[in-house]
Amino acid sequence: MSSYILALDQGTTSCRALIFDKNGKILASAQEEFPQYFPEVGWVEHDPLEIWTTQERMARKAVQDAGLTADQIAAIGITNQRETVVVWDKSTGEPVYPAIVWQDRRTADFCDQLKAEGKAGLIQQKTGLVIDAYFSATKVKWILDNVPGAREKAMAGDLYMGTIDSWLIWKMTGGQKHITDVTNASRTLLYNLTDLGWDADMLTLFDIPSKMLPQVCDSSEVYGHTQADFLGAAVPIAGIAGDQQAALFGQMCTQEGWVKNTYGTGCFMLMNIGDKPILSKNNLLTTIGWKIGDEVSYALEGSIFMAGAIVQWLRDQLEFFGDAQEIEGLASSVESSDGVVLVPAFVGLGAPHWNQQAKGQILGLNRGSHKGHIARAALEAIALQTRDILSAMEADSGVKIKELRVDGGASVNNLLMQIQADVLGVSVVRPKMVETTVSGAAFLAGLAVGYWSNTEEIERIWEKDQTFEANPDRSSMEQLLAQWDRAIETVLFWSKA
Ligand SMILES: Nc1ncnc2c1ncn2[C@@H]1O[C@H](COP(=O)(O)OP(=O)(O)O)[C@@H](O)[C@H]1O
Ligand SMILES: O=P(O)(O)OC[C@H](O)CO
Repeated sequence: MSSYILALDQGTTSCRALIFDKNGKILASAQEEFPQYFPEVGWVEHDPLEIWTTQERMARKAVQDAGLTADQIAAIGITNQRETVVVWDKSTGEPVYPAIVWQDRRTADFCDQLKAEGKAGLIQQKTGLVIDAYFSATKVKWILDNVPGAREKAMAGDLYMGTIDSWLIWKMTGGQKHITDVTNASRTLLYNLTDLGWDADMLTLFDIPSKMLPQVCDSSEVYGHTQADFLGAAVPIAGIAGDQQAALFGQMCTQEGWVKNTYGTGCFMLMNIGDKPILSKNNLLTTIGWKIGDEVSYALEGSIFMAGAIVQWLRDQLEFFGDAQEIEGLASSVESSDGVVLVPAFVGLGAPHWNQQAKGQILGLNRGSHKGHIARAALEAIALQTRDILSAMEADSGVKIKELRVDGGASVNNLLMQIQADVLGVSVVRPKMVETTVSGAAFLAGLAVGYWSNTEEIERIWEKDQTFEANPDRSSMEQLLAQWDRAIETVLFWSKA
């Protein structure tokens, strides 16, 4: 009887489940969006129980659609939106507050206070991260400080905290396992990047009781089994990675200096930097790519908060088109953006600027500017933000890259990929399988149970779809790059008001 891998991808906007065979081919896939809650300006919340029931339904649907039974699933891999955090009562299983999502800015003032107190150096040295509301620690602190009785319960050891992987595994195992993996732990601001353990100084700084923390595991090992009622029989859970690290693995960027960029809601570029962390001098993050056995691979990361989300904004708020894919035709209707620059700082600016107060701007409009120019400027903004990250990454690592591997929902846009190659002056390579996040989770799980024997076997599965070569004439790019740099300066200046 053939066996398969089930991979779960709990993303920011949807829950997905995919079944993979040994050749990395997808047998079935199920996906459903779940509600987003915006209770106040800058706040973003999810209902952890809605996430759980949606994810459970998708897992069952994928197995059913593939015509499989639970005993044909060799292992389950999990990948998840990162930083988003849940605090729950370990006796009742009830979350004490909604999940606070990575995009949520409610703790921005507290972060500014930490910066003013000069804590940035210590935090970077310990965790590889910058001080920003993006990461989990300040969100957990906020829950403990604001939910009546929560801090007392946490001190008494009655509450658990966890990123979404922890929450799902706790549910899937019927409350037996409270775990996470190194990649998710490395996004909390609480995990020591070199000691590979929860950091006592960070726990004190953020006032978080250690009793709440999950046990940190490798990215590929058998952690435990699902309860039988999840799929009909107990199935090993054997892979966990935050979604961007899973994509780095799914893209098989297993060699030092290899880089991938995922174009989803945001854009996340990661470079494999080998077995030692490099602390960025250019405001990038250092994070754990994965840990398999005793081997740890570190990564430099640049996080862009608005990428595909700009396309959604043009679709939903400005009603430029009805479907995201129509942006390609609209942006191709003009030769250039004709001086129009869109800086999508709708939720502040992420790497390398990390400005929490920045607001979006459209600059350089003239009497002839129309939707086509703005649509093209939107695609250019995705590519130009990526260029700022790559420049910082090359400076930090000393590696000059020749090739960028791409994936994610917006990477299907050929015009965007061509603009990206032109802006960076490097080849942009899109694999046949752009579902690299979820395949990364499948690979990690499959390796743990011997479904695939080693990464070389998986590398043979990775297949190129298309390469976008950069226009060798850089002159037309120079103007665009200079305009962008001036636009960023303007946005940063405006944020001081
Ligand atoms: N053809 C396209 N061109 C540009 N952007 C697109 C296109 N298709 C989808 N998108 C954008 O890609 C994003 C969805 O990609 P996905 O990888 O599913 O994101 P996430 O995992 O962050 O939810 C959306 O923000 C959408 O606007
Ligand atoms: O769910 P995505 O694909 O938007 O990814 C979110 C990131 O993990 C945030 O760090």
